[in-house]
Amino acid sequence: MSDVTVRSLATLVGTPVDKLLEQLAEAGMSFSGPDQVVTPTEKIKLLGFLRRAHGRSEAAAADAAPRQITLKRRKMEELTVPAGKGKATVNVEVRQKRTYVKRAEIESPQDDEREEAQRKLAESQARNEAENAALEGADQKRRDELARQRAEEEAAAERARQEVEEAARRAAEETAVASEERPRRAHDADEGRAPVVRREPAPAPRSDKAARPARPARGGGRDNAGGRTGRGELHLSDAGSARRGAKKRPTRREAGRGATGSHSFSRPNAPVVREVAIGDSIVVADLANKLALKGGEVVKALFKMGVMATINQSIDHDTAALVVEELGHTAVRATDTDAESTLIALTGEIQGEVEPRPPVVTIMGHVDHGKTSLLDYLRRTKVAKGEAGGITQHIGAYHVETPKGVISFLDTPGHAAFSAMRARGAKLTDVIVLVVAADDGVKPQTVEAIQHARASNVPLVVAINKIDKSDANPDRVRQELIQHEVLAEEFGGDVQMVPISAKQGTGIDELLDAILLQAEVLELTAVRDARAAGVVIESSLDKGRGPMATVLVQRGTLKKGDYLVCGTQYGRVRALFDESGQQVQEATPSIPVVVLGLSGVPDAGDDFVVVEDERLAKDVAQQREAKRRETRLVKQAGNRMEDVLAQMGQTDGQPQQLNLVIKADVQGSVEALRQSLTALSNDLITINVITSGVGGITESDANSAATAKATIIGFNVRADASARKVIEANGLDLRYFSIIYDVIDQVKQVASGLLGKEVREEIIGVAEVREVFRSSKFGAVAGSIVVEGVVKRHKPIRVLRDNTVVFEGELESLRRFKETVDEVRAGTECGIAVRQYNDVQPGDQIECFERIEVARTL
Ligand SMILES: Nc1nc2c(ncn2[C@@H]2O[C@H](COP(=O)(O)OP(=O)(O)OP(=O)(O)O)[C@@H](O)[C@H]2O)c(=O)[nH]1
Repeated sequence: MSDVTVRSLATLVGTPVDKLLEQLAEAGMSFSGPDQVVTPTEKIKLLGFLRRAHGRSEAAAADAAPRQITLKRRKMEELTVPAGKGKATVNVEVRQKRTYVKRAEIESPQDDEREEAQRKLAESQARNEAENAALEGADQKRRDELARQRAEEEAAAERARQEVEEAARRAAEETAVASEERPRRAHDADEGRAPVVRREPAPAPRSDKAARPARPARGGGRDNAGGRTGRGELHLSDAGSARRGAKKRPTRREAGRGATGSHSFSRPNAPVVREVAIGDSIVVADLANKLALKGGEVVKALFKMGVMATINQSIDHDTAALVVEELGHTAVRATDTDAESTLIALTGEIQGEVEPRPPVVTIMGHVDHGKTSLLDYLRRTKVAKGEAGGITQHIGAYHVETPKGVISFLDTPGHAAFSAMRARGAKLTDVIVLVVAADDGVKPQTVEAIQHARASNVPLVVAINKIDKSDANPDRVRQELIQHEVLAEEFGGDVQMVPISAKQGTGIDELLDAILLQAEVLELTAVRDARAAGVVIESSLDKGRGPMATVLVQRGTLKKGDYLVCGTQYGRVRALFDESGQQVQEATPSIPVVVLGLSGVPDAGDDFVVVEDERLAKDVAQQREAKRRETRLVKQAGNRMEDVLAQMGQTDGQPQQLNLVIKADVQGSVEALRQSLTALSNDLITINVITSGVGGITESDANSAATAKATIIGFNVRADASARKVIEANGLDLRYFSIIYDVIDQVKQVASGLLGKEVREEIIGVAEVREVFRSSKFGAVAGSIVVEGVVKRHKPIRVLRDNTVVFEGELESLRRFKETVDEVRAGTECGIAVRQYNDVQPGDQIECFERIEVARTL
């Protein structure tokens, strides 16, 4: 494209050059002469000037500019083109082509200008929109505020009116919904406005949309509500209809929220009220678990109620129920353990054909009147001999077979065993054989036996023993018995009296006949073909066989392979042995049998019952064990010396009582302890010695302690087995000492409220000395069997003889089959050598203990 000069431009537009130069000058462009080149921009500028001069807009001129330039620049040219065989010359009008590259170059400054202008325009628009939105938001807020105030006024008026109209409850609900929605609507409106402000260049429609959620609060809301009135009315009560028009009804969405979502939105969650099942007692940690609380919180709550308990302590039902209520939950009494009730349901009703069963007999009588001799005679002569390798030990019961029938004897002569059985409600015995020595007559224990028989409604058969003796006088016995209302048949009574000699065997068959006759009168029967149930007579831990229990089957048939629950133990019958040590496959009613296969050693007097599956057996046993443990813990609580102190100050200024039972090895110690301990009484605590004496701790000592909730102090003496049972059953606090100063110090510290560390002795095992060997290295070595716990090497020990400490020292050597071992567990034999002590004797007990430091707690 050729350059356009002022002259050529003047020619093109038909304007004299001078005029054009003038016009260019007027348009702000000075040209030195007519031959100066005019750029397209300058031409556009000139055109704009000329247009303005003619009253036309610059924009229109700008729009037209490219067209004008293109269209007006044309020229006629001649072109030679092929035509047939020759060539032809044609005239063509050539429009001068605008080079768009060039045009872009021209336009680029103009584009920049336009973009700048557009940017400013957009900014201005955005500012306007933001301002509008802000204004709209402010307006909206104002409108919402007004709407809220109006709604409040309306609601207040509504409430007042509805109170008058006695539609209080429904009105209150609606008002609550309305008042809950208001803050939410305001919140919605705020949220709607906020994004507009933040998104500055947001387009206008969006700001409208954002503002929309607030609309229902204005007149539009009423329109909406009006549109939905038909649907809404279906759910309106009369009271609701009466209010129509007076108040904006919530939109469907709002109503939905009001009905369901309002709680989670405007109110805190309602506290969860848990229903907690509590049995007779519960451990604090378990209770916390049930309440979904931390143990510490429950301990704290208990503390506030004045109950001091640690997390592992058991609290009784009433205390637990109180703390549960205190914590805002509900306590219910736990129905008896599930597994136990399942067991009762399963075993409660034994159906089947009843058949006669042998009688179970207990032999009673005064000391030395011949009970053991009678049992021995029967065993020797009437019980089949055991095979080698069978169980040869005493099993507590046996049965004898006579031509006229079978009789089972409980081989536990003595009143204690009988009363223990009776105390457990176990009616084991069908007949009591009362042995009275013909040379000695009726004695106190004879009378006691009569009373037992009467109390438990068990018939008597009297065996008048020792008739072989020259001074025997059976008639005197009969006479004396009349005084106790035991009338012989010979005298018209109903009691059979058989003269016997246990030593010579005289009259034994007659005695057995008499027992069977008595049994016939009793018409003893039991179901035979059923799952077995019965009672444990005796139990022990055999080192080879594990726990062994002699049980008496009372109904059903106990078979090898049966699953059974036995007190707190369970298991599967691995083997059954009869009293002669022979394996048997089953045991029928009234037959005693030794059971192997239990998980542990049950207590004498425990019931056993056969169940179908092991799972149930295990569950029941475990639940019973847990219950027993809890009961023991509850009993223990409050019995310890420290607990007595903890209760101090809770008895309205009355001094607290600390009761003690003191037993010591010698009278001197008893007196010393009694005097020094009672002297420790002060204003806060009175120390009473309930019982004291020389010798081991007996059952009667333990019973006294249980009655008085006393702490038992054993000074160089120990509790015997029956005392330990009472102590354990009652959770009594039993403490052994060997230094008088320690006793006084401990009681003094407790009494004066001193806390701190306390060194306690814990007996970890007891071994019984069977034989004593001599060793060149160790001197006397006690061949012993560990009967309880575990005996450990290098631990302190005490040697006890008749439950009295005879030596205290250290266990020097502990061996099993010539091998030195570190410890020996219960039921295992071992050799024990005690450092610097060679006087050990068979029958002694070696008690192994540990000294542990425990923190005193209140
Ligand atoms: N002559 C004679 N002596 C007998 C007879 N029965 C028992 N004895 C003796 O009486 C003493 C006591 O007999 P036990 O069988 O131990 O009496 P117990 O009633 O079992 O005595 P405790 O177990 O202490 O209650 C023993 O010395 C027996 O030998 C008998 O029929 N005739």
